[in-house]
Amino acid sequence: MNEITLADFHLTMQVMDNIDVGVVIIDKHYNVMAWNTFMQAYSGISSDDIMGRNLFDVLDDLPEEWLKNKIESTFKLGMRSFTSWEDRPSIFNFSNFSPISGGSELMYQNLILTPLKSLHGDFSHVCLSVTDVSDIAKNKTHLRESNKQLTHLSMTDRLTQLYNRGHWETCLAEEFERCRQTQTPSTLVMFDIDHFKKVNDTFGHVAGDGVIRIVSNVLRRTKRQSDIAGRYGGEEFGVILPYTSSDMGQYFTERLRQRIEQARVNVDVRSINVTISLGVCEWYPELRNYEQWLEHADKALYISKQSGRNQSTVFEALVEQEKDTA
Ligand SMILES: Nc1nc2c(ncn2[C@@H]2O[C@H](COP(=O)(O)OP(=O)(O)OP(=O)(O)O)[C@@H](O)[C@H]2O)c(=O)[nH]1
Repeated sequence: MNEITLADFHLTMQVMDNIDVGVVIIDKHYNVMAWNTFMQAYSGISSDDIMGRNLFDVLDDLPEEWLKNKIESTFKLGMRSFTSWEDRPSIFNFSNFSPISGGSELMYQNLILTPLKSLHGDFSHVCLSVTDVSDIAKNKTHLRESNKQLTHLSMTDRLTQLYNRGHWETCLAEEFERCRQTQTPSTLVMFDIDHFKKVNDTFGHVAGDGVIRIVSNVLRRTKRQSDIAGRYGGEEFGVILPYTSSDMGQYFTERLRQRIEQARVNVDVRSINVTISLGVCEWYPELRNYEQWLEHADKALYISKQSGRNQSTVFEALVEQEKDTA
């Protein structure tokens, strides 16, 4: 019987030392009772130097409070528990050699805590199994990063880095719903560069693109962080001013109009300056949908163009005007 037990133990030890998982067994006082080859290789600590000693005394860079809590609850509940690299990238401060980067990098780890029973049937030890999941973690992180970039690209206009029309319209639809539900107005501003065709015809499309970029930069600098700006079409832009009345919105439109009028785009030795015409429409409860909101702002923009350009028109004022002339 003794011989069989010894043979079993011999086999078990061989398995433990050859699996690609770190195995640590500790007792209730955190004293190390097993420390396999994986742990020795990555920690640089031999089993002779750690066996029988308190785990936290030997490895002082462990997340002590957190890990002790985990171990305690494993003893208390008598159940296995698992922690993922996504909650805590690594527990043991190990590096692993990366064949891709050619250097050593942080080892991402999953950890399983298993309660172990003594011959008397009580939970006397806990086994920590450490799995190296660096490859999975790196792939997943890379995939997440790529998805983030793709999402950004799908929402962004390439020339101006403002929102593109599709995403900006989605924001407008959401803002419309928010106004409807809370009955608090926001203001929509549509604006368009004046005589832009002439800029293209005179200076060429590259210079025209430069003008669009400068206008976008001025817009970015002039709007508030919470305002939502997008490139609606070629040289037409839309800005949503949340929680803003059209009266307040006019401080923004006037500042924007003046700044764009003063901005210069240098093409060779010549400098181009452009103006913009704006249409403003504050949300009001009778609006049927966001498309109508857009239509009204566009209508106001059209009046600005008709009235000589380089100016703003507020849709409310337009309604009053129409009433007066009726
Ligand atoms: N360079 C450049 N030009 C563009 C772009 N998108 C649209 N355009 C040009 O913008 C011009 C718009 O011309 P129109 O719609 O006639 O308007 P406008 O000349 O600005 O005249 P008003 O709006 O009435 O003041 C056209 O010549 C388009 O080719 C772009 O991305 N880059």
